[in-house]
Amino acid sequence: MQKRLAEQAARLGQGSLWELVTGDPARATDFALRVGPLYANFARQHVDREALAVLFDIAREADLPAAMRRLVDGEPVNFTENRAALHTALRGDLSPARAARDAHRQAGEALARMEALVARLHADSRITDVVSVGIGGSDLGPRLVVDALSRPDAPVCVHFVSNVDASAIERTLVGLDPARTAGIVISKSFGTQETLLNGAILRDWLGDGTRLFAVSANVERAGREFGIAPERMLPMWDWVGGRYSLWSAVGFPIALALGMPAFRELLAGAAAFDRHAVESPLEDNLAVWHALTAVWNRNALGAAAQAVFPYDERLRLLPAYLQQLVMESLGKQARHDGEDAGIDTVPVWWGGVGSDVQHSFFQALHQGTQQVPADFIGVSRSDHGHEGSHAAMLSNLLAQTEALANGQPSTDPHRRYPGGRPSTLLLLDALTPSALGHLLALYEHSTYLQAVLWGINAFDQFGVELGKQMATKLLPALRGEAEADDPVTRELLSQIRAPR
Ligand SMILES: O=P(O)(O)OC[C@H]1O[C@H](O)[C@H](O)[C@@H](O)[C@@H]1O
Repeated sequence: MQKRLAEQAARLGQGSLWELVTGDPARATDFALRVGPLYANFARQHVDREALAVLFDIAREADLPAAMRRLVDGEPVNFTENRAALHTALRGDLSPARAARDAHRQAGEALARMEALVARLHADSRITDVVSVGIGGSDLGPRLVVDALSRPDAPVCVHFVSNVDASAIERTLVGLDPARTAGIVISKSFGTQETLLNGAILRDWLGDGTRLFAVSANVERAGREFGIAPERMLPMWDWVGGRYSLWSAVGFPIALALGMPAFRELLAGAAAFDRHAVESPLEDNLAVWHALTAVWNRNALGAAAQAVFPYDERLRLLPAYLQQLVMESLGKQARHDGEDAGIDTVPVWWGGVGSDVQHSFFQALHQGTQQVPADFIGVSRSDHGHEGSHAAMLSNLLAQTEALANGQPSTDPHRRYPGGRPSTLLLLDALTPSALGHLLALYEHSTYLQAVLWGINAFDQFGVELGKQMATKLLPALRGEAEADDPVTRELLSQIRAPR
């Protein structure tokens, strides 16, 4: 794959995107797809039709349609842990396979139980606030969706705490009244240090355990560690990866903040995209286009970074969410046969919200020496009623993608914009739960398909374990009860412990 992509990149050269677009004006419409409320335009990616044909050949040879089926059928696509990754079964039943149907049934039962708990909490007029404790996949998804979609008239105000730094929970609890607050501890494993520490602080602060809930695949431990009764516990399963889990009871805070109908709409939006991703032919498949252009940028153009810029304040947490989804999924170098992937895998994903980012780091994107492909995300219709501001937002979005792509010549090298900087534009008709469901499902499937193309596992995360184990081993040294083995760590500990 690498060789074929490199050949195409060499043929295309460094030419400007302006030349590609003006040389083939139909690409503005031909390189675009719509799935319900989500429109995507790839015309400003640095590919032409010949390079695209090669990419689609690669997709065909990798049999991406079969890979999508394996995913939704509940085959053990998480091959290092011999598990399925059935997040699609949490939001739809597009597979007749036994594992998928079972998963969908369990998900439906959990959803019904969650709905009853949501109704109970909403009916309790004493409860004004909810504190959700979790980290990584048990935090970023719900936090993003609540931040993106909650309204000022939300039935309860949901707060999120993740960091083990207790300043986070201190700051959250300071303005709250324990008698009017419910708590949720979300942890698939119920073994995550940060969540257990914050959960214990929350439990003690709440005092009355009747307002503490848990979401976990480890019911036994949640009961033992926190004394949470089974009726206040919602399930997770080992067939859902943490970073793919916001569609499960991990979305309890979402349902509390937005209401159950909005949560169901979010699921339905994602399910509609799932159907598109599974059933559409390769050339009409938005997830495939997104994955192929990502692989192109990484392996043909050698881009070591990928940016994401939502031009909508409500999506400001999307970059952080995508960093976990994409980098934890694709930050691998071993293929399924144990051999080295032999190709560069995930670039560094980063980003920020427009238009703020234009006034901080966009200088480097326009004139820096490194090319950073970017996903720009816009929302066509605003909901705030300030049309002048919305027009300014959209004009900035369009201007940036154009400036990055086309550049501007100048005799003064300091004032020259080289252009040729690729981007994809994703447009949502409006920021509805359904549209957001579509968008997040696109990124999930694109991530999985990139993993298939690279031959790596999108669903494990062994890379995060070593640091966790070492942190646990260092706790006695921090308490002064032991010494660290590593001389540098020893010196650092002596600096930390020295009274000043
Ligand atoms: O839900 P938990 O078991 O508490 O896990 C929370 C998070 O921590 C882990 O270290 C992983 O890196 C994440 O994938 C996971 O989402």
